[in-house]
Amino acid sequence: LALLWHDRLLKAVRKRATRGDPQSVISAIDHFCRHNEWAMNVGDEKGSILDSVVSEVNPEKVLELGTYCGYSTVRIARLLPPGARLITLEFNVDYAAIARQVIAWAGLEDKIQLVEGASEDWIPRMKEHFGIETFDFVFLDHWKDRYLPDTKLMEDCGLLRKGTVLLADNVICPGVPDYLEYVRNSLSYKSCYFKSHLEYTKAEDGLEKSVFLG
Ligand SMILES: O=C(NCCCCCn1ccc2cnccc21)c1cc(-c2ccc(F)cc2)cc(O)c1O
Ligand SMILES: [Mg+2]
Repeated sequence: LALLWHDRLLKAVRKRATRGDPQSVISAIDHFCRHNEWAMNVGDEKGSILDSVVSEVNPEKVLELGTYCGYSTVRIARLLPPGARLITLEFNVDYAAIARQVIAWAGLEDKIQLVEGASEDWIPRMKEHFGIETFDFVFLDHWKDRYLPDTKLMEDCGLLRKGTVLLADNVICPGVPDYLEYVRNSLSYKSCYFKSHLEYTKAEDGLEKSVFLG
C-alpha cells in the first residue's frame, strides 16, 4: 500500500508541478497531502518557519536527518546559495527512491546528496566520506528517539561549530522530550521554540531552534 501511495504522490507531483520549479513541487505535495492523503512532511506551516531559519542562517553545509519523500529537502535546497551542499540521510529505501525522483523533478540534484542508511552509522563518517569538517545547519526529522543521541554524536564527532543551528521538527507531536530537556538546559545551546501545528492538521506541534555555542 505504501508503494501505491508513493506512486500516487509522484503522479500528483508530475501532474501539478513544473519540472525544474521547486516551489511548484512544494505546492503539489502540500495539495496532495491536504486534499488526498495525509503524510508526515514538515508541511506548509512549519515549512515557512523552516524557510525563514534557513534564509537567516544562509548555510553552505547542511545535514538533514530524515529525507522521507524529499519535501523538506527541496524546501531547504531551493534557498541555498550557489556552491552550498545538502547531505540528507534516509533509512527507508522506498522513501529514498521517491525522494530521488521528487528532488530530480525540482531540478535540485546538484545541491543534494541523498545517502541511504542510519544516522548513527553515517554521522561518524561525514568527515572521511564527504570531506565535511562542520555543518552550518542541521534539520532533525528522523526517528524521534534518535534526536538526542545523534546530537551528542555530532558533538563528539566535532561536526558542530560555534554558531551551528539545529532545527528539530515534531518537538510536541510525536514529541522529543529528552532532546528538548537537553538543548533547553545545556549551557552549550541557546534554544527557542517556534509554535505551530502538526502538518496539515490543527494539532499543536512546533520546531525547536538550538544554536550550538561551542
Ligand atoms: O516519525 C516521523 N518521522 C520519522 C520517520 C522515520 C525516519 C527514519 N529515518 C530517516 C532517516 C534516518 C536516519 N537514521 C535512522 C532513521 C532514519 C514523524 C511522524 C509524525 C507523526 C506521525 C503520526 C502522527 F499521528 C503524528 C505525527 C510526524 C512527523 O513530522 C514525523 O517526522
Ligand atoms: Mg517531521
